[in-house]
Amino acid sequence: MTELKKHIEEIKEKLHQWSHAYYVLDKPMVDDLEYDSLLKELIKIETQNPQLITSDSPTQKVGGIVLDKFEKYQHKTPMLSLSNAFNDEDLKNFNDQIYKEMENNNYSFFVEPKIDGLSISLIYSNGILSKAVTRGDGVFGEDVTVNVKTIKSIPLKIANQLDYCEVRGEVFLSKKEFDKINHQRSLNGEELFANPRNAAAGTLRQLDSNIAASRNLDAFLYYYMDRETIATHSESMRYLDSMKFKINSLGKHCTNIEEVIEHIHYISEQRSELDYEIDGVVVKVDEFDLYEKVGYTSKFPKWAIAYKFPAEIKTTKLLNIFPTVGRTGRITYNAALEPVQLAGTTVQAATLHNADFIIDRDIRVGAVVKVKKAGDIIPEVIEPIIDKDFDTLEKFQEATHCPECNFILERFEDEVDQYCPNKECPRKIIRAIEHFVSRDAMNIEGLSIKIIEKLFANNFVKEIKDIFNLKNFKEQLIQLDKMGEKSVTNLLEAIEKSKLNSAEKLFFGLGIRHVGKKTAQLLITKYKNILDLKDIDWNDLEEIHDIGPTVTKSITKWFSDKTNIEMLHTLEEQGVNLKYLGQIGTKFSDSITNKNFVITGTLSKPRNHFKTILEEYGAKVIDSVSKKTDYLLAGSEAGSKLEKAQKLNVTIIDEQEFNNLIGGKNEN
Ligand SMILES: NC(=O)c1ccc[n+]([C@@H]2O[C@H](COP(=O)([O-])OP(=O)(O)OC[C@H]3O[C@@H](n4cnc5c(N)ncnc54)[C@H](O)[C@@H]3O)[C@@H](O)[C@H]2O)c1
Ligand SMILES: [Zn+2]
Repeated sequence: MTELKKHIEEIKEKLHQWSHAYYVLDKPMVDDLEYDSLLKELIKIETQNPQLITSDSPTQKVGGIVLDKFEKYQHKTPMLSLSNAFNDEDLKNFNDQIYKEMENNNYSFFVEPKIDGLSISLIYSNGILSKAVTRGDGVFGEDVTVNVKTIKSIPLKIANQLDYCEVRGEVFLSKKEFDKINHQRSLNGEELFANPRNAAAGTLRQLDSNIAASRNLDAFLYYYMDRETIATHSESMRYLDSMKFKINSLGKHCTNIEEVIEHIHYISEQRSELDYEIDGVVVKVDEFDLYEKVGYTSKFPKWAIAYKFPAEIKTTKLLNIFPTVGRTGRITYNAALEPVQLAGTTVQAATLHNADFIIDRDIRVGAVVKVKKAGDIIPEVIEPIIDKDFDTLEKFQEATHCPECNFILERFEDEVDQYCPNKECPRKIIRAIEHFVSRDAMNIEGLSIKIIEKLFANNFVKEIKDIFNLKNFKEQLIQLDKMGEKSVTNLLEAIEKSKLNSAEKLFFGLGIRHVGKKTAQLLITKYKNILDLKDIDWNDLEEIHDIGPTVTKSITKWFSDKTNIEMLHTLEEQGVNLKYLGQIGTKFSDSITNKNFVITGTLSKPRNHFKTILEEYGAKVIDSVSKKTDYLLAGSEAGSKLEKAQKLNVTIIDEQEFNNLIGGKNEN
């Protein structure tokens, strides 16, 4: 592989991982700006090297994914994303492009807020709401009708009596609802939603529609898909309004790009006053008959663009700086702030990362500081304002002792972070257990951080192995404040079930430094038993790429600690499985690993060839098509399996698409 190709692969891998966290887990790993700028870099490289574009590139397809939890539904017209503009120049370029396509046609624009929610397609048959579907990957969406029916502002019946009437828009949560949900989640010790969009997505994709109903989702509609009977977007908005759909009142028809820019300024001035979050402004060509002329890419229409607001920055007073300790013992410094309205929510805490970050910027308690939030995860303190009082404030001193156990903090060579080295540090143990039971690790439902703290404080769980002894204390647990019989029974069942996990989940859950989910999968597939990793010759490992000396050193160190080996033996005695149970291959891809494939029809090579490749990626190849099938790889003369897959809305791919899916790695 050439250097450039490798670089592209690395970028794609990162973007795939971030998209997965964002769209599937509703839990972004980085803020939107970071995602967007890496995507921009990829676009730039691909534009200069079009021969390196693969169809699995994040530049080529709409970002979402379809979860198995819901019925798949194929959109009649794909639901696309929007290309982005970040400044006036981008908007003018957008206009120039359209102007070129238009020849002598007159055109105008419609400008409306970009609602920070997730798109929804509503299908009415003879006036009755019959289906509500998420965007998904743009081609297939998830049928979330039951949840959408709980949204009060979406009419279940409309006056339009067509047998097929499709309306699209955005499901969102008001700022107030969003704050309320996060407040409740923080009380429950659950992780907070990063922004209203993730919260809305997480709510709409709940299997329990009572949860959706309790959360007061709302919806603005902004596309009427029947473009035969109505001529312009502005007219369609009036029509939707007359059908009693909720239409955004800031939408405006603009005759030229200057007017567009002016209205964007107006909307951005209104932003903080709105009771819902917007992350930009959408500009659409108003005349429907020009849409086909201007055209589409596979990812977005060329007749519309999303102008994204820059990150919002505010100033507020820094009330306090306090360190906290995480699962690995790493110390993070946090800021307590005077509450300030920022990007739609009230912010009173922000991250300061590590001591060096604070010292480099000379951030001091009592100072007025700039705070940034880019529609993103945790707000960040940027720098202090040097005003007349600044000099009177005390300089920051880094912590010398762990805030939880008072041990003297340490630093690893070449690392900026400080660590608490105490193996018995209570906060480290609690966080380690939180990681151990998390979804990608042992996946034990019912052990929220609040419950773990409670079990820890009452001496039920002092280390990992204690989790598997909880069944001996059922009565005592039921008596514990607020636990109750049902939740204890469920918890104990979840614990028993987790013992049967394939070992890569346990291995990841152990929280060994530098051992992520992917590394855990690769190693366990190869070595089959966690205990065998103790004696391997790491020089053998070169063939598994991505596992370098840092990782192997860290694993060796972990196994050299006798107490860790003893713990593994105890877990085994308790019935926890330490072995690989199959399915995960030596390669990893978000779109293939753990997916179910069926192969049918005549292909250019025997079926086994494709099967072997898929199994290397840890996909399962099965014989018959069912609802659980993720992909049907269909060659020519495919018969009943193809029909069944079509009926069940299974994604059907041909050999070309298969090659794209594995990133062109099958070219030989
Ligand atoms: N932080 C991360 O890790 C991460 C990962 C992936 C994507 N993202 C973010 O997600 C965004 C990309 O997501 P996307 O593909 O959904 O595109 P997008 O959000 O940039 O724009 C398209 C969407 O805008 C919505 N929309 C809101 N108001 C609208 C209106 N009035 N008219 C038309 N559409 C309207 C629609 O749902 C549409 O699908 C980027 O901003 C990116 O930063 C972030
Ligand atoms: Zn400590």
